[in-house]
Amino acid sequence: MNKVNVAIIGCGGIATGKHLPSLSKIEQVEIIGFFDIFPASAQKAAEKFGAPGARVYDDYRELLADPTIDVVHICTPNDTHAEISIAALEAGKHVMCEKPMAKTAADGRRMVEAAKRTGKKLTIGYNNRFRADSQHLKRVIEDGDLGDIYFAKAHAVRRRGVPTWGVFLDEEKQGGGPLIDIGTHALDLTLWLMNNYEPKVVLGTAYHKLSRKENAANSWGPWDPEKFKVEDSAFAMIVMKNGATIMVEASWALNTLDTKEAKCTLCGTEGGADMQDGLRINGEKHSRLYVNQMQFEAKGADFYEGKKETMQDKEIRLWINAIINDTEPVVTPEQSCVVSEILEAIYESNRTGKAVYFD
Ligand SMILES: OC[C@H]1O[C@](O)(CO)[C@@H](O)[C@@H]1O
Repeated sequence: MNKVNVAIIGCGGIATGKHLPSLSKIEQVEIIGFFDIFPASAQKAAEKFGAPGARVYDDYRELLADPTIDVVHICTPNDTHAEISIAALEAGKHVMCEKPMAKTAADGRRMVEAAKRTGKKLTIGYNNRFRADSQHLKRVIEDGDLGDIYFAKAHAVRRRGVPTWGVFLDEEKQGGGPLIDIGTHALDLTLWLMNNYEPKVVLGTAYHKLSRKENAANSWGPWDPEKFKVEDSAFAMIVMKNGATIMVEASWALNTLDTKEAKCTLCGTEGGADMQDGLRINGEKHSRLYVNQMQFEAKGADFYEGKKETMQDKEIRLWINAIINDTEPVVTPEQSCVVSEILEAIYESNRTGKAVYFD
């Protein structure tokens, strides 16, 4: 396959801000199909990004029935990810679905099963793995420089960054707040860097504290406390089967200055790493403690920065390559499903007040 026909289901911000611009840069890709529950959004996206003759569909099932479409990108609210992804796989399409994989772990498992059964590729939009610092750190870890990683933190902390547009505050559609929205990125990054997908026990808490505030200061405008149905912050401790501990911190609103998003801290037997002020790798060599601090943005530097590929462009390019070359995508459905299993366990632990044990 050297020409790939792509269609988009859900033409909101993540489609027009990430998927469509990145797909447009790939020579082998033609964007030929568009669907949104708001037809005007699909029409607008088709006019801007569509190949000549691109179609706007009235129904996503009609789009899936089009045999000329090879790949479908799904950018809809969380509660529709499983239904649309499974239908697309069953229609013979390769699927990239936005994060999180699904609203529930059971839906995630059904998506994994559908990908296996149909033999089609399924990936999830965990774009932070494709950031320059993440990619570098992954190689450092694969070289063994951190040794055995036994303590980690997954950071997704905003001080006042509540997404007040779209359906982010809707529990029914999204399945949760900052934990499932941005905690999911930080946790995916942490598990991938640790290459550890076997949780043993999860203890979690979630809060509805600042969400109650009227006229709150917020980067995206004040929220309506009546409509803020999801948690404003959530925290967890995960113990993995090999004994490693992971702490998760996720907030859209929290009274802290220590904000970090889609980042992690890793501590291993040979060295450690954190994504603070660039990437900092620390360790001990020749009986001395060292810190190696790297910047991946040469901002303001007085030299040519080189041709820069954004993490989103890299993510989408490698995904299309995996289809063309018939190789496994970087983000696998099995890995993404473990993220969803853990997120669900954190919410469940918060509800019951008990730790959740995995088999
Ligand atoms: O919080 C709203 C949204 O903002 C992002 O971080 C993108 O910048 C997404 O991952 C998230 O869904």
